[in-house]
Amino acid sequence: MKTVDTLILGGTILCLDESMTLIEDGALAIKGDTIAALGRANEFRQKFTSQNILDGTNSLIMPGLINSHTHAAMTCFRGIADDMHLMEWLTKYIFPAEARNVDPELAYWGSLLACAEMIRSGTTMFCNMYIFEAETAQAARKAGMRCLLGEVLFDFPSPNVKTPKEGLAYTRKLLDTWSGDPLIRIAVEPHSLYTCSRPLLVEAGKLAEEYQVPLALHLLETRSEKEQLREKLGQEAVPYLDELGLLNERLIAFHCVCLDDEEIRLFSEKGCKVVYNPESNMKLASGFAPVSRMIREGVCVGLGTDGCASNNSLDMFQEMDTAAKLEKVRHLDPTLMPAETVVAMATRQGARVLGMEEITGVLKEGKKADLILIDLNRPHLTPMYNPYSHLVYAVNGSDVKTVFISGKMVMKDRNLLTLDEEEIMQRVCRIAERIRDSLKEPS
Ligand SMILES: CSC[C@H]1O[C@@H](n2cnc3c(O)ncnc32)[C@H](O)[C@@H]1O
Ligand SMILES: [Zn+2]
Repeated sequence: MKTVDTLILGGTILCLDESMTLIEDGALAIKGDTIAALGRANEFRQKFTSQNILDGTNSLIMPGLINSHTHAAMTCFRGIADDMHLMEWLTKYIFPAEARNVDPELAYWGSLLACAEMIRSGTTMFCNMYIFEAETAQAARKAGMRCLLGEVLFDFPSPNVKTPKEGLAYTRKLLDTWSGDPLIRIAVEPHSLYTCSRPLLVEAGKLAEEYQVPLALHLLETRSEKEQLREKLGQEAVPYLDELGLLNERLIAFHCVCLDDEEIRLFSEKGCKVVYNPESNMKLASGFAPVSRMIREGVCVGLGTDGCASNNSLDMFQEMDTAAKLEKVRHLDPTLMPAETVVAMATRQGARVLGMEEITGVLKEGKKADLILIDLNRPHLTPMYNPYSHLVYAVNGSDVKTVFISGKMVMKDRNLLTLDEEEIMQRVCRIAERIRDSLKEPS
């Protein structure tokens, strides 16, 4: 008998590997932070023993979900400004509210609140862009979440840094501080082509190259952004990125609603990654990203919620449901974005987008033990014919029972083990009081 740290016995295991392996009455053994073995429960009962045996019967066991684009601390701004166009939303409401209120305290507690919401709904890794990212890194570490994050870079001052040079120096410090961390990785994150000048983008590209890390930015989120950029740059956005040397396998582009066929071809050829954010694109009426075309052309596409002020939820199950349905209705073709493809976007493909495919995104021997158990003993999940159908069209975040990240249990039977939710909610409510007061001040 081999002793392992955790042994899960029973349940349906979805590996989400390339062959979409499915194990009925499955078993999974965890040693340290790693998946030691996967197999059948009746065999594992004879082979393995553990102090920590979990009953997986009547559960779906799958890789933790990967939210490939969010702004975690924006939980503090949920519902502050809804029902308007992107540029009006950003420039009249969000940027001013951020300028008055974002500080290390908001970044830390808002990020912790996001971590609580994400773990509760089965997310084990997220890709973040915001202000005071050293605080988000500490929050993710406290929660025990896996994360790729970067300080947002703008031409103009943010509440954290006064100049692009300071932003780049802050990013370099993050890169040095978190180098080799088992959970937290750092990316270089210029906000967008409409808020970052050519020299800032070039320097950002050099930094990403020097540290061999991803470079992430918002790209072509709306048609008006595309037109505005054409005017400002005197050329289309994607050839401009190419000219700057940024079109490569390290590029992660959020949204990409307005990529045309030639740009999709270039993205595919150069190995650039895309994150699809259907709920945010719907709420801000940004448009329909050409998601099935991108996938067909071989672009690696992950899925993200975007921040809490443009969605307004971090539940990736809700996002998967929307991702599947929006493309169908847009093209009047129900065969587009089948459930298996959407679940892969939220797991294996998300890991590829974030450069984490060696580590996470699938259940396989040797990968880190980032996994979730979903409780099937629920009226809306009974009976189950097809687990992928359930995951996309029937499961919601609150059906997630237990969560492991890097071998550590962070939620058991819906109890968070790393976070004090009551304290986090109280702290964020106190921050919201000052945000409310700031809205009354004249601009
Ligand atoms: C300072 S970090 C990120 C920056 O981006 C703003 N933001 C949030 N959602 C979006 C979006 O959909 N498109 C562009 N910018 C967005 C956020 O408020 C922060 O200022
Ligand atoms: Zn965003």
